[in-house]
Amino acid sequence: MKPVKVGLLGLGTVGTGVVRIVEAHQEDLQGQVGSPITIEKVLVQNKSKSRNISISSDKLTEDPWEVIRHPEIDVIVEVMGGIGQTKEYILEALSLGKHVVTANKDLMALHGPEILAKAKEHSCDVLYEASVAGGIPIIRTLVEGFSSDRITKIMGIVNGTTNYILTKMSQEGAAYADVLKEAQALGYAEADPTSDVEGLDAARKMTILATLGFHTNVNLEDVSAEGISSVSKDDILYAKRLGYELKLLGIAERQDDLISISVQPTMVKHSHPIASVNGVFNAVYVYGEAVGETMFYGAGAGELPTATSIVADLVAVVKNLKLGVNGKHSGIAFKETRLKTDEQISSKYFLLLHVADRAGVLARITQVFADAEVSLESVLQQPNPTNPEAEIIIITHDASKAAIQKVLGTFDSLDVVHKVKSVYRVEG
Ligand SMILES: NC(=O)C1=CN([C@@H]2O[C@H](COP(=O)(O)OP(=O)(O)OC[C@H]3O[C@@H](n4cnc5c(N)ncnc54)[C@H](OP(=O)(O)O)[C@@H]3O)[C@@H](O)[C@H]2O)C=CC1
Ligand SMILES: N[C@@H](CC=O)C(=O)O
Repeated sequence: MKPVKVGLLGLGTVGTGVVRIVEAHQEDLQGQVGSPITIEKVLVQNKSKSRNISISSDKLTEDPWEVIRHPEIDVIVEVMGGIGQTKEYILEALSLGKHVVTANKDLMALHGPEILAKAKEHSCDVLYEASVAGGIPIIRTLVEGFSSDRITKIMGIVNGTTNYILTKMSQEGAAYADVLKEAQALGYAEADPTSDVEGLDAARKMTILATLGFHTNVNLEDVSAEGISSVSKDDILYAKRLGYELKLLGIAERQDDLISISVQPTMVKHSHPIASVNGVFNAVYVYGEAVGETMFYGAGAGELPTATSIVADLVAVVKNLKLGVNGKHSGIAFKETRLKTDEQISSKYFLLLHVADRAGVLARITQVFADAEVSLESVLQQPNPTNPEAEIIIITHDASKAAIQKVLGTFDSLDVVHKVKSVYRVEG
């Protein structure tokens, strides 16, 4: 049995997990695919760095071409991250007929169509299960499990770092900056964690999920993204008091052939299963017209969960090799994206306002909503504990994004509204 030889680009958090799983599960892997799987060469930035895995130093190289152009390597596993140079390596590997497995959502969200086209041209597989939601097999689920259905909503906690931060802030009152450092130390965060906390990582993942779920060619620019860096402990406490959890949600919706995709901190009703997804865990809720509600849950980041998805992709590549069916990508989009306008995007909203504490203020504020044709579900007024003013908390019924923007525009020039403290989308 000729071994299937793998070239690994990167031996950080995920790369280390891949080596561990390939070694620890070798017998089971071999049993499934009929050949041993061996890691032949590993690209790192710095060969002399101390590592928490023992690997023969002959296998390590700082020269990418020694891995990519290695004549005996069949599959390249890319877990180094980055976009420009990494894309060059992957395209070169494909043009040499090597299959590619990657965890790189940045690359797949930005250059997925080009990479998949190159793969098809050379009858190669490019599999990227680990790029979304770590250990949850959500890509395979969308592409294969739901191929018979028409998906109309994909909603998920798809970033482990931010869910870890929000959970610690909510459950332990921890400070944002401290928890971010913890998430970095645990290997959850990106090399530059700005992409986690500003919602870009989640936006990239939603680009991939919406492309696969709706079969449309979604671009990263089609996703409106807002992160958690301005979420305060107060916001989290208010959410809790009103029966909600504050979560960074990616939401992709389709109505007829119009879609909307966004990432934003969202108030999720406690009764919704996604509200109880905590720590580094991710969950993806998928609604299909035939199947109804489904939800997939698991670790969204970290060494072994992410490596599980990578090695599962490796197994898929080797099975395809045996069957001679590599390069048959069923996840390629075949429809153009038609985005909803702000008038067509609709949800409930939470608003926290600091207002003047005097007679008639509430009436003036509710009139602003009435003028924008936004109907209100609940209104709560109370003294502001820190200022001689009042706080008004409003939850709307479903309203268009455009109508809420109109309300906020009017508040800018309304003397009784001192500050719009927070505005969040509400789900559940
Ligand atoms: N961490 C996670 O939980 C998850 C990560 N991902 C994705 O997986 C990929 C890897 O993430 P992660 O393992 O956390 O990253 P790390 O930063 O832990 O590891 C990166 C590895 O790649 C090597 N490397 C980086 N740049 C270069 C370069 N230019 N040339 C040679 N080697 C290079 C580094 O070498 P050296 O060791 O010498 O520094 C290191 O071994 C990223 O795309 C990330 O987005 C996806 C899902 C979850
Ligand atoms: N930084 C990412 C890692 C996995 O994709 C996250 O926190 O989810």
